Amino acid sequence: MRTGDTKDHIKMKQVRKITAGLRSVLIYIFCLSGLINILALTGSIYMLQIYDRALGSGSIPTLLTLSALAIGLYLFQGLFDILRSQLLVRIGARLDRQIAPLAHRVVVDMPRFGYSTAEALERGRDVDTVRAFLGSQGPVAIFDIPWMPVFLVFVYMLHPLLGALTLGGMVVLTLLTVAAELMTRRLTGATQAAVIQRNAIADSNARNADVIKAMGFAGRAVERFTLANRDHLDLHTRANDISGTFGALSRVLRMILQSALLGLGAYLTITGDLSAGAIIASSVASSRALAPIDMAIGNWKQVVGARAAFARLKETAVALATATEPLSLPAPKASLRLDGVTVAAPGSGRVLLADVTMELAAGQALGIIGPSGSGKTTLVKAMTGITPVLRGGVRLDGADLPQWPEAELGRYIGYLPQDVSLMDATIAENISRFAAQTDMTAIVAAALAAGVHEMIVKMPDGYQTRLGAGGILPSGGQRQRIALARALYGDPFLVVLDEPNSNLDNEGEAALSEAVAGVRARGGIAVVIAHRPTALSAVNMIAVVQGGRLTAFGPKEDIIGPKPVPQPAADRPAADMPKPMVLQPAQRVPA
Ligand SMILES: Nc1ncnc2c1ncn2[C@@H]1O[C@H](COP(=O)(O)OP(=O)(O)OP(=O)(O)O)[C@@H](O)[C@H]1O
Repeated sequence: MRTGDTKDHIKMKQVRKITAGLRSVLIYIFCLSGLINILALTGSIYMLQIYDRALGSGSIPTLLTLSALAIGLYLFQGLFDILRSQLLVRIGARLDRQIAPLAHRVVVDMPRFGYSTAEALERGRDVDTVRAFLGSQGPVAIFDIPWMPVFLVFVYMLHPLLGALTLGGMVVLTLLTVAAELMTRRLTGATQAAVIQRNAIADSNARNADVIKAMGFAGRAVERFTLANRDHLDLHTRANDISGTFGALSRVLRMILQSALLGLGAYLTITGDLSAGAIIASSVASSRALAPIDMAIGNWKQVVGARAAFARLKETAVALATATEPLSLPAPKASLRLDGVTVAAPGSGRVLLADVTMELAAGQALGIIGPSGSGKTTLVKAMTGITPVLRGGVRLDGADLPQWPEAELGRYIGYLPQDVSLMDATIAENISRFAAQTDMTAIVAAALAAGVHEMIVKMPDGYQTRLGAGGILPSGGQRQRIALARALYGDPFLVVLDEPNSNLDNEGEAALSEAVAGVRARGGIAVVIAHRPTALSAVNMIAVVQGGRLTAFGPKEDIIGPKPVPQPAADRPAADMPKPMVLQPAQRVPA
């Protein structure tokens, strides 16, 4: 408990670093707002002086002096106003610069924890929301609100009754702001959930464009989107209705108050308690006093949105901050060990993989077999640190994966996922994983190891060929082989391949076997999930996963019998190979 407290404390301190220096700028803006608000009294004082001094004495020079003074003060007010808005825009940009990379990290990480892509992308948009708000009129109103008493005191000094009326108006408008806050707060969460739902459907429709076209259900897909969009629009309309209604109410109240002040001023003038100049002065000052509340109500939806977005971003920053930065460790070269690894589904908490223990030494290659949905991919995702383990640990040379700095660990792991997807970038960038310095020798070595070099050099721009929209769309097999080169780039110690031959031709499969043999020969460890026996030709160890458990683990000959006679093209599933799971008691993994 104490350790947890300390960790949270350290994390909070790290997050505070993001907003460090911001406090002094905000205090500066607050003071600047005070100056702007005091200068905003110019209009009222000018009116007072014109009526009571210039008109009274009929002196043109007094009028001119007063006017010149007023113009000078207005110019200063304008200057400070420009300064304030520029500072706010720059604070927005600074926050964006500091938080956007963190938020994008979360966007990248969230899907691993069971969130949809749309949900993850929404988190990225939070940064835009905060930045856009800081550049709008919302924060100006918020900085002006604390200075409203300046105008109130001014009006009160003109006449206590006028001051009381202005104060009454302020109270009513503040109550309106509170009501707007209470009514929009409930809607904000629901509106965000509806946006995520709608965007998730749009994202899924776009990703399945081919299937939708081929089987002609574009109409139904659009209908599904329209329904989700309708929900979102309904909530949006309700939120806009509330802010629109409160905005109009506050404007009407302000007009009524303005007229009431003029009326009261006229009455007080008739009774001889107020000068004519004071009527205009009080009207101008009270209108300026109420303007920030009016503006805040008008922008309340954005205020609520920006506040919620900032809270989420802070949460994000705390979640990502690491209490202790892992220290650099020597490159692994001896073993991969799994100690009682248990993995649960991120959303439901259902156990997907239970208590897996195994060890592989440098120079070994493991083939993982088992029926569909048995947990093979889950196992390799735990091995590579993609999926966090619920219990147990994955160790490279004895060190648990979280002990490694992430970028460093990434250099020792090569991973080819089941659903290969390449980035919209050049082939060289894809293979080198966007390395800061292009090491063409390493890129070509990885391509050669994956047997894809010849295919790449035949492409229009060779290694500089751009993939993705606007470039080349590689075939399934080409994608798989480029992704294999990416996994082999930099000779990582652990190379994990999830069904690497699902799209490969004979030549590709031969290259794959050679690549696995190459990893073993240079003292690395290879792990291959396979449905087809050809992918297992270069492995020497076999693990059988069934129902989320490791049911067998040992040398290949012991698990799947003697080396199978090479078979012609029609491969049979590895799980169905001769004497597949007839295990000797010694080979069974203890429960
Ligand atoms: N993120 C997740 N959330 C919930 N369930 C999951 C998640 N990932 C995997 N599963 C479930 O865990 C089980 C094992 O999935 P896994 O992908 O590991 O199977 P597999 O053995 O690799 O299957 P295949 O051979 O078909 O690729 C499946 O029932 C799957 O639905």
